[in-house]
Amino acid sequence: MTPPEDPNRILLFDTTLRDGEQSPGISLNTTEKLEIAQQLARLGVDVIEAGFPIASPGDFEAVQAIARDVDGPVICALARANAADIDRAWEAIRDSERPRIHTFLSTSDIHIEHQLMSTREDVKGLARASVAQAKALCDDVEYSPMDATRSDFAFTAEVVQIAIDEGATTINIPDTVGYATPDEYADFLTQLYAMVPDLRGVVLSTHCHDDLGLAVANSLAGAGAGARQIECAVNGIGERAGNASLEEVIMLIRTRGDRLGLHTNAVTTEIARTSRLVSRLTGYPVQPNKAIVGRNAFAHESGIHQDGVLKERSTYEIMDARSIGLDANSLVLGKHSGRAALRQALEDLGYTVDGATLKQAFERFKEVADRKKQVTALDLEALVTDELRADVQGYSLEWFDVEASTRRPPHATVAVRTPQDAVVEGSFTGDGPIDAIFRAINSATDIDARLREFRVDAVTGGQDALGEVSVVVELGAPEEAVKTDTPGVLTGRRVTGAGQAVATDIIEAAATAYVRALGNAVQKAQAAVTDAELAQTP
Ligand SMILES: CC(=O)SCCNC(=O)CCNC(=O)[C@H](O)C(C)(C)COP(=O)(O)OP(=O)(O)OC[C@H]1O[C@@H](n2cnc3c(N)ncnc32)[C@H](O)[C@@H]1OP(=O)(O)O
Ligand SMILES: CC(C)C(=O)C(=O)O
Ligand SMILES: [Mg+2]
Repeated sequence: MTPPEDPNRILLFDTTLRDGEQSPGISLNTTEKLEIAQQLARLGVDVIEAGFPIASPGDFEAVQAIARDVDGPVICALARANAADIDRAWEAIRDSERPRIHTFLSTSDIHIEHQLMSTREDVKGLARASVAQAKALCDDVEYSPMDATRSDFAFTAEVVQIAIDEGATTINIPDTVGYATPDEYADFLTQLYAMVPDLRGVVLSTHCHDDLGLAVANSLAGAGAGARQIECAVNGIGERAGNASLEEVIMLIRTRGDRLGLHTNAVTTEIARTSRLVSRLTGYPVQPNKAIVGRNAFAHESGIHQDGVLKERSTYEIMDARSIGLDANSLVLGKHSGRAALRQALEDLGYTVDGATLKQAFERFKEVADRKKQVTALDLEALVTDELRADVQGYSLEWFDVEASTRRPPHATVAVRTPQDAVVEGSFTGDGPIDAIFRAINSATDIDARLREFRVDAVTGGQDALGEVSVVVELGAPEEAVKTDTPGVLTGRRVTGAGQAVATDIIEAAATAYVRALGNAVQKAQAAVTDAELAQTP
């Protein structure tokens, strides 16, 4: 990609599906990644970093599906600076109309000595070879000197020059460990421009982590120094404390366009929906006071503020909630609504459903409408994303019985359908109804999963709100290999799986979420076994 013709345009590079997915406990399957990628395209991001194809067969498949199906943005795949990674990345994205290979290698001495156990000379050689290899495959190549902000400046400049000489079209300067301060980061970029004049012919990019809470501030400082691509992730998810938050970057540039003189091509009214979709599919909640997309971001609690807003909104509001897509849809459906209204409502939300999918969604909707007075747009969105998950899981909950009492220990019996289409049953007497049901699922499936995280949220307000449950389970033990009769569940290495579910009954949502988490963990364990077997093949 050449620098945008408009010198004030900031390119948005979204890494939710790559760096974002590196957050502990997040594991998205191909269908979920595709759904997020389609939504990112609707939001108008310029580049989607779809994944790290060498990391696993699942990651490869998801990147390939996105490259084939998502039109509009550049589709980018990550690769370490080695031939196998770059070939695999290219294989995954080659069918995209606008593919990009992103290759990286650390320039800091800390990384070179202690992680790569290499030398600066080797790093230069690998940078040269990897960009040359990527360029021979793909015209659009991004290069990142990882841990740049803790690197020797002159050495980083040398590496950047090499990458440009070999044909890199974007140079990204990662603040990998979130260590830089805004003035320091801006200085780094300014000096780089001075030392590597060829940088003016490519796009300079920021990739800032939030370890000290400065990711967005550093990205903005980078843009001030001339960077025209900002790497970020929805809801700020990512490695450790996360990446610069996409929605904050977009709304900062829009709201303070007067001062910054910059703009993006984002369709801001898609922000709220994108944030909810990512939160729901990753199981990562958005903190209530999170800028832009937290549920309190546009809420006024105190009397003086309410008084001001009632008189004139601008007294206490710098952004209009509608500009990020809140309250855009005041749709209310009830138990008397029909299929046509449901289809229209779903289309308004950006989901095209017909045939069997509409039938299924309609049945689910009627079940919920029978229990809830009104089904709002948020409820519908939660139900549709839930259906999406249901399609792709290997295990599913058939039924459960649970007895809860203050006089007897709670007892649960469950039936679970396995990927082999058998229905297996199990019972357990636990410490509480949820504990009993989770352990009954373990007993039914003969999988010794341990609960790592459990969270219940209400989708909307009110007594009859839909409950949304997120669960993370762990399989395997570090000290001993675990083997069960379930094909592939053999691992000496711990794997986690996340699952979410939505229902009016939170025990049902919890049981469904647990079964889904278990299914995801088993899939990951199977992939780990396959990888290990492949590695052992001579
Ligand atoms: C800052 C970032 O976000 S970088 C991206 C981080 N993302 C991820 O790591 C997620 C996906 N990763 C994975 O699935 C695995 O780490 C894999 C499949 C990529 C590699 O797995 P393994 O082969 O088992 O290696 P492992 O993860 O243990 O170690 C990483 C290896 O890559 C090397 N390495 C690290 N960065 C680079 C690089 N940019 N270029 C080349 N080699 C690199 C390390 O030195 C180490 O090599 P060694 O095994 O010879 O010591
Ligand atoms: C791969 C690189 C760009 C990265 O994620 C980082 O350095 O944080
Ligand atoms: Mg990163």
